[in-house]
Amino acid sequence: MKLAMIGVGYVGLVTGACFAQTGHEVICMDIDSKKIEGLRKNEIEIPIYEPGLKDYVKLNVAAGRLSFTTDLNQAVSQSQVIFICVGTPSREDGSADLRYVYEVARSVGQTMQEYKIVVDKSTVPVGTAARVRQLIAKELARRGTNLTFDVVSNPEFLREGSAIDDFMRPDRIVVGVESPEAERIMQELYKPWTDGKFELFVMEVPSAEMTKYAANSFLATKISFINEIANLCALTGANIKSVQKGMGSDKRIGPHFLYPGLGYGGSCFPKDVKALVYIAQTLAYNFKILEATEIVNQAQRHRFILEITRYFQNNLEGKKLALWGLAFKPETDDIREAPSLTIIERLLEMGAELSVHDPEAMKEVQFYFRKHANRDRITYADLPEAALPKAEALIINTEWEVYKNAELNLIKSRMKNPVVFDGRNIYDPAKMREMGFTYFFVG
Ligand SMILES: NC(=O)C1=CN([C@@H]2O[C@H](COP(=O)(O)OP(=O)(O)OC[C@H]3O[C@@H](n4cnc5c(N)ncnc54)[C@H](O)[C@@H]3O)[C@@H](O)[C@H]2O)C=CC1
Ligand SMILES: O=C(O)[C@H]1O[C@H](OP(=O)(O)OP(=O)(O)OC[C@H]2O[C@@H](n3ccc(=O)[nH]c3=O)[C@H](O)[C@@H]2O)[C@H](O)[C@@H](O)[C@@H]1O
Repeated sequence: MKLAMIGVGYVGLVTGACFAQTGHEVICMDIDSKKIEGLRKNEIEIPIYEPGLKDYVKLNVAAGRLSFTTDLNQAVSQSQVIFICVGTPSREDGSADLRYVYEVARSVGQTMQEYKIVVDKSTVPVGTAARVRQLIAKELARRGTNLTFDVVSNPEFLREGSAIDDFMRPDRIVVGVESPEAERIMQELYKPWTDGKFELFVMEVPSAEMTKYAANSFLATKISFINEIANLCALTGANIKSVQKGMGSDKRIGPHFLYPGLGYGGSCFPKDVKALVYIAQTLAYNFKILEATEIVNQAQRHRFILEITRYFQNNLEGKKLALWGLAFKPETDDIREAPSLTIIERLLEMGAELSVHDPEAMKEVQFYFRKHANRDRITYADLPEAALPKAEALIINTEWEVYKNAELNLIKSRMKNPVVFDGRNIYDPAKMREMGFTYFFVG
């Protein structure tokens, strides 16, 4: 089938490349001409770090199944199904900013010349598909045409860092439709998946829209819950790793998303939790659990900072600290809402000198702090061990494999003081203490 991805961010690019990989013909459109230029170069420039993505893009561009443009008209006219994949960031009040989605809807209404299926792939509140329908219809009426179209909700559940695998081998595919024709076309689109026994759930449009928020909010709540249990473990003397195992082996609970740490970050959980809380508020419904999820999430990184400052008796002036991990999670260069940023800001404010390392997100952090008054007190180490000399403590924010596998003796020998604040529980506390480390972890 012929498909258009409007918005070539994380979702547009990954889903576009994966649909092309299964034989569909995909055109990806973005208003960011620099991004599109990079993707059209001979030596393709992929705007995000995602394992396996470059190969998929290269292969499918070479096969003529994947192309890139800034021309919306071209993308719409060439495609039967148009995916809206633009961002839906948080506004000040927590609501989802839908202006990019609506802009695309209007443009589609202004350009389409025959029946189209317009799919909301972006994460959007219940009622957005209905609004998209209205906006397209209004543009068609203005043009004096009576073309027909369908609006479908097909939320995306991929995770950054394992996006290709998540998309190609999904736990489920959710599709909200309002006509048998739209259902038929969506079934055909996902045939390569349903033939491979992945399940496609067809439901009402509002239910599909709600499923996405419900899933992300539940996972975020699971993380806040285990963080609270970890904090209680620290107070009671229970061992969080044992508790995690004991809880997670109950099939009804499951072992996933039970890792305590610095709280969730990224471009999705924080914004989607806020958006669902906001939606509830507008309906005069007080979503107490979810409000607490967010409060606990913020508190978690501040607890960690407090532990560091308490250790240094509130005096960080001139203290040299090493920081490992800047991205909001491993296998990505994304630093949106990363706990590391809050931690760095606070430590700088208290006068510390930081030597930081991340396998992928250094450029992003350098850019983020480019105008910060204390940016000169951050140095960027090209290797994890290069951040350690003279450090009075090592702070771990992201659980990259390279840190998990680090030679502990080497860490100890390079640092001024063998003190580790581990925000992701990547080492064994007993072993660390046996080796002479002062070791703080979550739990
Ligand atoms: N990042 C992720 O892992 C996931 C994101 N989502 C959801 O998917 C949506 C997109 O997220 P990301 O890909 O991370 O966004 P992003 O912010 O990385 O990319 C959005 C892209 O849309 C482009 N754009 C904006 N207005 C446009 C317009 N009028 N026409 C064409 N292009 C336009 C921007 O230039 C940008 O390249 C969001 O709603 C997000 O919540 C869903 C699942 C996973
Ligand atoms: O809507 C989205 O955009 C996506 O949001 C999340 O994906 P993502 O944000 O890429 O990353 P996750 O792997 O879910 O991690 C999110 C945050 O939770 C944290 N986390 C995760 C798991 C855990 O046990 N503990 C924990 O603290 C991670 O460190 C990270 O900061 C969801 O997992 C995806 O299903 C969804 O499609």
